[in-house]
Amino acid sequence: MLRVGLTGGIGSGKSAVARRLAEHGAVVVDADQIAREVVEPGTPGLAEVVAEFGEEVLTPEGRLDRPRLGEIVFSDSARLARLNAIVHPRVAARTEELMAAAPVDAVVVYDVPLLVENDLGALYDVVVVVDLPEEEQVARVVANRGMPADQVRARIKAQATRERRRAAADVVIDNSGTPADLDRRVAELWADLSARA
Ligand SMILES: CC(C)(COP(=O)(O)OP(=O)(O)OC[C@H]1O[C@@H](n2cnc3c(N)ncnc32)[C@H](O)[C@@H]1O)[C@@H](O)C(=O)NCCC(=O)NCCS
Ligand SMILES: Nc1ncnc2c1ncn2[C@@H]1O[C@H](COP(=O)(O)OP(=O)(O)OP(=O)(O)O)[C@@H](O)[C@H]1O
Repeated sequence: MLRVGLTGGIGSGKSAVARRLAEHGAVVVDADQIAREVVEPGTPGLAEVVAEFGEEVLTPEGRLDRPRLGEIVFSDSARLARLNAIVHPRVAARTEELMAAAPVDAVVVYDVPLLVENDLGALYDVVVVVDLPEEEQVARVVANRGMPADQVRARIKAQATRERRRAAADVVIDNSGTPADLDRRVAELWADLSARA
C-alpha cells in the first residue's frame, strides 16, 4: 500500500484532485466527510459539541447547524481549538480503520485539509500539496460555494500559510490553471504514484 496525504487550503482543489485520482484507480478517504459523519445526529461526537457550544448550534431538526458553528469558531481561535479537540481524535480513529481496510496493493489517498496544521506528514509515504494563491482560493469558494469572502478569509487565517504547506510537500500541484490543466497534472501525478507503489 502506498499512503498518500493530499492537502491544501480551503478551495485549493483537493477534492478535485482526489476525484481525478479515484478515476485513475486510487482509494480515497475524505477527512471532511468523516468529520461530518462523527457529528451526525445520535453520535457521541454531536453530544460533545452541544455540551461545549450549546443547543444554539443545532437546527430545528436536531442536526448540526454547520454555517452557524463555522461563524462561531472561525472568529475565535480558542473555541476552534475546543471544537478540533472534540472532532479530530474521532476523525483520526475512523481514518485509520478505513485505511487499514484498503487492499494491500492500493494507492490510498487521504484528502485532509489540516495535514500540515496537525503535523500528520510522517504518517504518509508521499505528501501532495495542492497550491493556489490565496485570492484565487477566496474567489473560487465565493463563486462555487456562495460563502461570504470574509468567512473564507477567516478560514484561511486558521490554516497554515502557503509557504509552510509547500515546505511540507513532496509534490506540489499548481491548480491556478484550468480544469483541463489540472487533469494533465493529475495524470502525471498518478504515473508518479503508481511507479512508487
Ligand atoms: C466548523 C464546521 C462545522 C463548518 O462546517 P462547513 O460545512 O461550513 O465546512 P466543511 O466542514 O465542509 O469544511 C470546509 C473547509 O473549511 C476548512 N476547515 C474546516 N475545519 C477547519 C478547521 N478546524 N481549521 C481550519 N480550517 C478548517 C477546510 O478547508 C475545509 O475543507 C466544520 O468545518 C467542522 O466541524 N470543523 C472542525 C473539524 C475539522 O477540522 N474538519 C476538517 C477536516 S478533519
Ligand atoms: N482549475 C480550476 N479552475 C476553476 N475552478 C476549479 C479548479 N479546480 C477546482 N475548481 C473549483 O473550485 C472549487 C474548490 O475546489 P475543491 O472543492 O476541489 O477544493 P477543496 O480544496 O477540496 O476545498 P475545501 O477545503 O473547501 O474542501 C470547486 O467548486 C471546484 O469545482
